[in-house]
Amino acid sequence: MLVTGNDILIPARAGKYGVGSFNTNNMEITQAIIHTAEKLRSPVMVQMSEGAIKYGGQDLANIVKDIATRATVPVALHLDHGSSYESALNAIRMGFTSVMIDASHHSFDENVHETRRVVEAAHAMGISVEAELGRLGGIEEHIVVDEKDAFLTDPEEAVQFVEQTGTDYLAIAIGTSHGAYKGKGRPYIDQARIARIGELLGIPLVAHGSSGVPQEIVERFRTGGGQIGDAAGIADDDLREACQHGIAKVNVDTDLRLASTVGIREALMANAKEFDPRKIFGPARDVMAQVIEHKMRVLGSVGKA
Ligand SMILES: O=C(CO)COP(=O)(O)O
Ligand SMILES: O=C[C@H](O)COP(=O)(O)O
Ligand SMILES: [Zn+2]
Ligand SMILES: [Zn+2]
Repeated sequence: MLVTGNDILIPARAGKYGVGSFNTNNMEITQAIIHTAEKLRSPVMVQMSEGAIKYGGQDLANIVKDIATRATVPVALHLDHGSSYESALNAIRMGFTSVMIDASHHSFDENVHETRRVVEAAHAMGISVEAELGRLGGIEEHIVVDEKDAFLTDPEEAVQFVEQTGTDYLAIAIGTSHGAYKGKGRPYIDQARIARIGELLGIPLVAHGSSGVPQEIVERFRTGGGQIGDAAGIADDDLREACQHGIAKVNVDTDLRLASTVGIREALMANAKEFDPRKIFGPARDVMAQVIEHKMRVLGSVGKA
């Protein structure tokens, strides 16, 4: 069933588990996400960025909504990193049930102002809202406190921000970053900061940049002829711990990009004569489903639907 973000994330926060919010850009990705959620009886969020909307538009949104509506588990369709009021409202008009307004690169006051406008409009239509405070980016463990404070989310500021905006859930900067290169070895996550924010705020918290970049997938990518440097993602144990402290929505895109490319590369390498798209995109869908299943088990959302 198609539900709002709050319908999925409030129980997740209360139950101390995380729900994957996976980016989609086509039918196969959407099927891998929702069908894996059904197989595992897990709630799930499917998110489209502004880039995904530009690429797939209403066609793709309708595919997501249709599969979600027929699904036997709760699914939300979420706008990832909406950059303006207009963008958020456009997504709502397209049928999204959850929207992010990301004004985190503006001043605190400007972020509050922009977020509040979106919250007022979205709530009038029964749609839930994610906002962001802080700057996403990898940090080194030994970095001095002042430097961390410069861009990671300040707990007291987070409280003021939520009071002033009424946002339903909040993306916080805790050391994660987007993409396949999150730092050397095991990227540092500021668990104490998550715990402090989780104590002060009862709403669901959101972790962007949460791909695990599994080394097995990275190796298969290389074996299939792909080129990739020192790729590293968020360790499974770090995500498990973050969910204990209040993270309820866990954003994953990079892992699906890698997994789908691995499936395609392996299918083409295995049979150079192949040109049936189902024999190429089908394996991509299968590898994505495996990565999604692993993530849902790590987050603890299995069996919660
Ligand atoms: O945060 C994300 C989308 O908003 C995706 O993060 P990854 O790049 O770690 O998959
Ligand atoms: O946070 C960004 C997501 O990974 C989406 O990326 P995109 O804007 O290229 O679709
Ligand atoms: Zn942002
Ligand atoms: Zn993000």
